[in-house]
Amino acid sequence: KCRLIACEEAWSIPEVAAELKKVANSPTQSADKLLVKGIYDAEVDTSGYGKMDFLGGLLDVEEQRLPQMDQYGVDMHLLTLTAPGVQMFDADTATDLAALANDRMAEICAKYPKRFAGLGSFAPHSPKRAAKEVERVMGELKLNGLVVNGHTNGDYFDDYRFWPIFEAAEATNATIYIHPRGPSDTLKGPLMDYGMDSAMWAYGVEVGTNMLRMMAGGVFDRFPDLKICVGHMGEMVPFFIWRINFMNSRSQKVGRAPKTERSMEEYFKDNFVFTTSGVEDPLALRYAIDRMGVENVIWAIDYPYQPMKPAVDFIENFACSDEEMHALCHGNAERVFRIA
Ligand SMILES: COc1cc(C(=O)O)cc(C(=O)O)c1
Ligand SMILES: [Mn+2]
Repeated sequence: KCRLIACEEAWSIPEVAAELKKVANSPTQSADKLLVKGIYDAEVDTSGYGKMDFLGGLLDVEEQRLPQMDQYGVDMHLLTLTAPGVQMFDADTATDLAALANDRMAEICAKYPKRFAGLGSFAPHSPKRAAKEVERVMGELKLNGLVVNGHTNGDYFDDYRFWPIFEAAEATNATIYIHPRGPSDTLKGPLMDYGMDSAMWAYGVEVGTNMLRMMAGGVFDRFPDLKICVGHMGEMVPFFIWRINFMNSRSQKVGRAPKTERSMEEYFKDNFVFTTSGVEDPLALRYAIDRMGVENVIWAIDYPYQPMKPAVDFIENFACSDEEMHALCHGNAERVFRIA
């Protein structure tokens, strides 16, 4: 029996849920509003917003989550403050609520050190205070890394204003998990129909765009030791990496893209790891392992958005060697997120 550490497990606290409920009823045009209204303002008629009953599962640790982990043999959840985190709030409220959520998360991990680890949050729109929170998360709180959800007010991580956060993450050897959220106002265009604004499509486009902007924008030349984790089998990038590499190299040659010290493929292999969250497809997993190396692939459930049992069955039935199984199920997570 392999130790099972699930590494994109969503969670929240009542104070963040209450603030998101206010956002749900605010005039914001953010693409996240559909999801936020459906989850955090669910008791009112949300026709047209698609009521989705995830709130109970997000707030819960001991009533449903832990018993299900026991039932299905999941040793640990690596907890993350669920998207869009604190990023829809003003910078002061976001800074305060990130710190509160991090304190609560640290309490859970201290109470159940064999069952929960966690990624701390921060307010990217207050980069200097965010950098301080990174140091507190990795120092005093002894959490296992950081999580952030896609763009912040439409800005992506090739923007130098986020550098203090990357400096603090590099200095504390902390991996930053870039989790999806709805597409930014400039990206959302034709993505808002047919449910495409969600995890169906726009989430992958949103994170994939952020990743490519970081790689092609030279972020990993400036921060060579910065480690990023993404979910959902690498947000389509592993499948497309040959073409991304070829076309960016050509653009650099003809001056359409800035010169970088290394290639897109090298940055993706050296500076990224990714989880299987929400992609329970054995063929996609085999491709990802063979293409990117098993040391870069980490199992995850994406609870409560994905049910726990199917994700456990998926990985336990996956055809692979013992070494690969141990790497996928716990070895890589122990290394990347410093889990004992
Ligand atoms: C933050 O809300 C989420 C919703 C869903 C969904 O299944 O609708 C998926 C994810 C996710 O893929 O992480 C996140
Ligand atoms: Mn998720």
